[in-house]
Amino acid sequence: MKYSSTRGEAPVLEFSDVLLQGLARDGGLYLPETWPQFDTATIASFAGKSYQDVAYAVIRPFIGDEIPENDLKTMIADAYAGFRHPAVTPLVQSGSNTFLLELFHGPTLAFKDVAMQLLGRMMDYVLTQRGLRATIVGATSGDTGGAAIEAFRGRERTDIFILFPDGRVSNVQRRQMTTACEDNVHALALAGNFDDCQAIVKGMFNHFAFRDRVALSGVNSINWARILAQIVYYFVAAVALGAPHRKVSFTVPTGNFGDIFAGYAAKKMGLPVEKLIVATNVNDILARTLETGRYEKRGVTPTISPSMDIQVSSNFERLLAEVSGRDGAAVRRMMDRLSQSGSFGIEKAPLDAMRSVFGAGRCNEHETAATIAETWKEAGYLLDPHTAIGVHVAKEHDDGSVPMVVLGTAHPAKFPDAVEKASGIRPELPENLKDMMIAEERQQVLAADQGVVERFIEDHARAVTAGV
Ligand SMILES: Cc1ncc(COP(=O)(O)O)c(C=O)c1O
Ligand SMILES: N[C@@H](CCOP(=O)(O)O)C(=O)O
Repeated sequence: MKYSSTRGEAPVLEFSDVLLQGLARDGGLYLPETWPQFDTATIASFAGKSYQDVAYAVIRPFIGDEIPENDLKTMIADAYAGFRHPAVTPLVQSGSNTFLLELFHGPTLAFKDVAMQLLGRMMDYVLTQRGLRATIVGATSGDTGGAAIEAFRGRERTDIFILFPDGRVSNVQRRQMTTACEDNVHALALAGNFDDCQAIVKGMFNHFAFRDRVALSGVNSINWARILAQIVYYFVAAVALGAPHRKVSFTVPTGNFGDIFAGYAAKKMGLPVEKLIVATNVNDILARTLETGRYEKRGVTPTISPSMDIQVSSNFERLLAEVSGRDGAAVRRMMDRLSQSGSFGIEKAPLDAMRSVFGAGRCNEHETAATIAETWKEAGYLLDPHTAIGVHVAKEHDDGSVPMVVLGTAHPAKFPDAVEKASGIRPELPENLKDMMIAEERQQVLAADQGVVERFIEDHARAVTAGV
């Protein structure tokens, strides 16, 4: 499989290079040049298969023969061996027509683990094959950071630097990043918001001298392998509900648009997805864009769903490339307008194409808390604030015609204060994570300044000397 950039000016690459690259060198994001196609019989054959077997079938065509079958199967098996549920991503019925897809049974209690546990293994595999080291950077609004650190801690070939907005993540999220004691882990608390952190990460990728000197790699969903691993659970859930013989809709708590883009990829591969519903908190740039056709940045408002406090939504660029017929120049123009003036308009044809697949809705703070309280009272099920946003928005979009699956993106115990305030119930962390709440913390507080972050990384990354 070949991959090209959304902006059309970076080299076309194969999977392993895309895996190590992160952002494309023209500032764009890599996309597979074609979507593998699964016919009805193939999708039907997933029924009754294990998560791991479906994962292999879905992921294989994107990798081609770059990783031998047995090696890929072993990495998939290892990645999910530590999940606390045998189904990996179990589906729970929550109403006559609605289902919750629990994606939080991995080591850090967030959906990010599903991809990150595999990504860590794949990167290590490719780096070992090539005899290289890499410097991993990532920006987090809370969950990506913990999941990435868990996946890369102690790995010999990588140093990992995670940028997070100081004071804007939950205590559990912060401790998942700051209590890892391995020397290759660096949690960097920046005085800014998530968008500032993400802009610095992208800035470092666009600073080629620095990027090449430290062998920079990325673990945000700018990395195609993150999206790839997330496509799997759309197939697993839909097949459990009758696909390919029945259509299914998904509502996805959304920030950086990575998780829902994986659903779009599944649809492009042949999964009968009726609608993909974007669920946002009050930081609703995506909902506004679908309504008005104008992508317009506003300030970020801190909420009780901090992982979705995002205004510049990375993967939306991948969708723009899709609906623009992979016209790299058109995507570049829109992205240039965004960085120059903070907004851009989407033309009618691409906007109509988006609207034919995606719906959207938003949920404010009061509605989030009320949804947590109601769901606890009525069903005895404790939602985390992000999943609650999905449940609220799904109700507005569910017309009963096809099953509606809400993606359960985090465990409530990651946000105990918000959940307790809403429901009166304080969710407990799983036993093996309790020690983390009293462990010593280690973090570096830095200015939200690319130069400052780059200097810190140059001083601490072992890959600066290039190669092992
Ligand atoms: C708990 C939770 N829900 C939802 C999201 C939004 O996912 P995405 O950024 O892929 O849209 C995130 C962050 O990414 C998250 O951590
Ligand atoms: N919500 C995310 C933000 C980063 O998103 P990513 O999917 O691009 O890594 C987080 O929790 O960090």
